[in-house]
Amino acid sequence: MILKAENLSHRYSRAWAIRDINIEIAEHGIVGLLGSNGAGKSTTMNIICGTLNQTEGEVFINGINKRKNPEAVKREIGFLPQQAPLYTDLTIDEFLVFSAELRLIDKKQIKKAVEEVKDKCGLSHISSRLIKNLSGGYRQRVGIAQAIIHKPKLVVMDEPTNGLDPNQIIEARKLIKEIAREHTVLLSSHILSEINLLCRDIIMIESGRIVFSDTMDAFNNYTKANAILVKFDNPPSKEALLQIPGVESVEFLNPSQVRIHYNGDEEMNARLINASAQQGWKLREIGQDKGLLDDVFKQLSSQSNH
Ligand SMILES: Nc1ncnc2c1ncn2[C@@H]1O[C@H](COP(=O)(O)OP(=O)(O)OP(=O)(O)O)[C@@H](O)[C@H]1O
Repeated sequence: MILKAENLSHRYSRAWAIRDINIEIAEHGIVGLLGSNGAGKSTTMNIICGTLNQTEGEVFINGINKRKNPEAVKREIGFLPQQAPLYTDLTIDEFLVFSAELRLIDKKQIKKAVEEVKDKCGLSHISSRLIKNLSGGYRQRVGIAQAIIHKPKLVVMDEPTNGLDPNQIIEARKLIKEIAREHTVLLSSHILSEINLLCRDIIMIESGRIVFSDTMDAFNNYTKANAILVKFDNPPSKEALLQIPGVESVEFLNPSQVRIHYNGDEEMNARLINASAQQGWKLREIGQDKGLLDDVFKQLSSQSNH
């Protein structure tokens, strides 16, 4: 177990920001921490990485208790906070040497570690540039480089693609996937599709509590909207649709568009297409109704208030 967080709670002055957070992460792959703004993602990550001390609970990294042995734990962790901690008046080379020294990498190994990490993060060709002259995407790469320079087991990234433009996001995702081949990655986002694209497991946090924690596949099954949106040029009656096996209810959104709730049967689309062809309903559009995902979110989020 690379990370184990037990009953973590944190209070800033009076209000509890997180409550009873339990997380277990086995080695390798990318785990996503999903939650809306203020849900408690940064607080959780700052505690895991040792930049904030929890009010209650324990964190173990690779079996080592953070409270009892913070230095040993920090050796196993790389952290990219929401605001990358960059000295912008330094060049990339200078900054990475400085980061390596902070991480107590052996003096003789520093040059090699810097070259390796620059190569991994696609920074070698611009290494003598001042950080302040870099684009957002390259700054983020430098942020990632400082997080992995000491080859930690766990790399924690707080909203790593936030604020990047679409091309930079694609590049950053590629780099994160590469990094996950050698390190376990925990990253946060408030965007579900981001987590869906990158992560093997998902932990959803709302109002400081975990409301869902499982594989991405399990999450997608859970949130699968068992409804289909269909458009007909020659729409059938409600009764005719209800006769199709598996259809549970039928909602006409307008005279030609229907939302069909069904029992989750995978053959449902095929059955609708066949019925339409046989009975001349002239099916024009058919697709899964994703609008219901919002309802699932509300349902998951409201659990955190109980
Ligand atoms: N230094 C602080 N002092 C007091 N309250 C804080 C502090 N930092 C965060 N909070 C509160 O704790 C709660 C959790 O905040 P946190 O930053 O962990 O959430 P988040 O999920 O990371 O959100 P965001 O994506 O907006 O950063 C929020 O209600 C926030 O207002």
